[in-house]
Amino acid sequence: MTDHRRPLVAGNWKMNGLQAALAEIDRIAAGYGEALKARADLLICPPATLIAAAVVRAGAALRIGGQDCHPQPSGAHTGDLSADMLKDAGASYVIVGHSERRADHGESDALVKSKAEAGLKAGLRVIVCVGETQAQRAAGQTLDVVGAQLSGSLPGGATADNLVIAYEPVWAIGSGLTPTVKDVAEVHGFIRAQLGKELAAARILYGGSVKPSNAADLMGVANVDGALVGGASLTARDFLAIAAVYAT
Ligand SMILES: O=C(CO)COP(=O)(O)O
Repeated sequence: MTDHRRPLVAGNWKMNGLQAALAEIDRIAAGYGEALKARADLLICPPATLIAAAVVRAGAALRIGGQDCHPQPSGAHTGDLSADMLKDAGASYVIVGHSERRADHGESDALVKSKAEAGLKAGLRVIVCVGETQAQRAAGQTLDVVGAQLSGSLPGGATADNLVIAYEPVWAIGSGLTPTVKDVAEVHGFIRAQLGKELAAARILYGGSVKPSNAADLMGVANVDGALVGGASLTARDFLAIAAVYAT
């Protein structure tokens, strides 16, 4: 039986990375040693312009993914990319519903759900992001917000194998701030319960200012099955230092 909760350490490069950044893919692939391969999956989601080249450079073990996809497989949507195109370029995952897309592009839960369904249909694993803002946390609405995002954006057709949830508190992204381990445990436990029996073994990642210095504490929390890393995934050194939490 597949171990669906094999940890996943994923890097989201966001809008960072020119051709020269492919050297970091080489370094991550080279540093993804046997001990780590035995215990965890590694994924990098570079900008779309680098996906095809990154797939070639990544080799067999390191996975490459997209950061977004359009709900439709093709058509008159200038500037957009479909899940089929990501798959065609060699991607095996796609992130949907990142808070930066929800904020920058006004993405609703319904749109995120349709993107996630497109990803699954294309044969990609999908990482659905959820998380509260600082104001929502201060108002005691964290579980309500995360619960509503989950019920609104979970795709039909998901299994514990092809669905990954990323809990990313908006206020923790790029800020150097992180929730307490107690708060992470509360939200991850809540998400696990919300997923229900069929999806109970899906991986739930924590994201938001994950660094080599805090990775062991955050990854050690119950129901945390890995990380979605932004800034610290841009260098192989930091990304591998985070992933190394699982190598021992
Ligand atoms: O948004 C994130 C990953 O998707 C987290 O970003 P940082 O790790 O830079 O806080």
